[in-house]
Amino acid sequence: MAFKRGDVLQIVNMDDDTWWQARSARNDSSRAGLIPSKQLQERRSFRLSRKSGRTKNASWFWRWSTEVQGATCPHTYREVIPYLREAKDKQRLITLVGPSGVGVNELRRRLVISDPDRYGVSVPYTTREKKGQEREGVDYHFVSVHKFEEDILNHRLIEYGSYKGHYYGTSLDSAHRVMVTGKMCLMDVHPSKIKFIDTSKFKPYVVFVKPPSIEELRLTRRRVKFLCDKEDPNQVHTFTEENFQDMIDLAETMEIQYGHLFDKIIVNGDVATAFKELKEDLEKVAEPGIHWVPKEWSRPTLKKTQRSCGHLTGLF
Ligand SMILES: Nc1ncnc2c1ncn2[C@@H]1O[C@H](COP(=O)(O)OP(=O)(O)OP(=O)(O)O)[C@@H](O)[C@H]1O
Repeated sequence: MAFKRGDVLQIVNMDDDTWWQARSARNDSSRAGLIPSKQLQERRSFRLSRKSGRTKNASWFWRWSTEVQGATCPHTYREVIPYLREAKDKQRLITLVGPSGVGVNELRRRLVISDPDRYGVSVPYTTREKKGQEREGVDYHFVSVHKFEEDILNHRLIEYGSYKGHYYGTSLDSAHRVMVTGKMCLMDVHPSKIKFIDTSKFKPYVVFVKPPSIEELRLTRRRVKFLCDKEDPNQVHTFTEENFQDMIDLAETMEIQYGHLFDKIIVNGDVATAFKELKEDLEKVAEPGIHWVPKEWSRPTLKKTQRSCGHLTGLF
């Protein structure tokens, strides 16, 4: 059966090691078809021949989580469960990832400007001095070296580093602070850090911002200037051919390594089109209703869903 990234499949039979029987979880009346088993996908992609230890004949929901056509991508599934998001529930943590320069900040900025009541950003921490117009809690949380190092030791920082003798970092607290206001927190991290927020508390919705083809990069970024040093507004450059190629190569590597964690891919060619697509997608994520989330996230959530979605009970 044909399917694509993000589709939720109900696995109805896993007897065969290479082909499973599945049907669309969104359409109760759909007929079952064959899909490559996880093992087959892994063999195809990694030339491995691991056998699954999973009980056969069980009924599972899986989500196809990398691009079907991407010849270099390892094709994997992630086991998912339905989570019923109610209107009173906190919004999910919107995690934007992508290679440097692809436009993550630009899209994030546009979202906040377009609807400041809905979108907020996690404010980074730094140990450097406050400059001119900067405001505590808006541009940065300005903290002492002692406090920053304490946060490192207490695993409160998802990502941190030092630059020109000062620490900079993103903390779980600052994401949480935005989330309790009822806003969608937009956070920008390296995909290797998703594992630190991949929990039922944050319920990350991961958007991968992908560069378009090199031809489209040349067209759309021809006159674009970008800051190479975010701490120095004088360090402005234009994109080079090498920057474009690096962006494409890095995006490819990210997709291979972390593609199974991405909920949505936005190709940032024309910025207005990418922004519109992202905004429409996030509006759906914000709405109450069923979201398919990784099984590992929470058992209690599953119970809540089972109570409200009778037609889904009994499948687990
Ligand atoms: N689709 C687009 N078309 C033209 N210019 C764009 C597009 N997307 C972003 N830009 C511009 O490209 C530059 C780099 O974008 P941005 O700062 O958002 O990158 P980034 O992904 O956040 O990179 P970094 O992680 O290094 O900060 C900015 O000047 C931005 O306005």
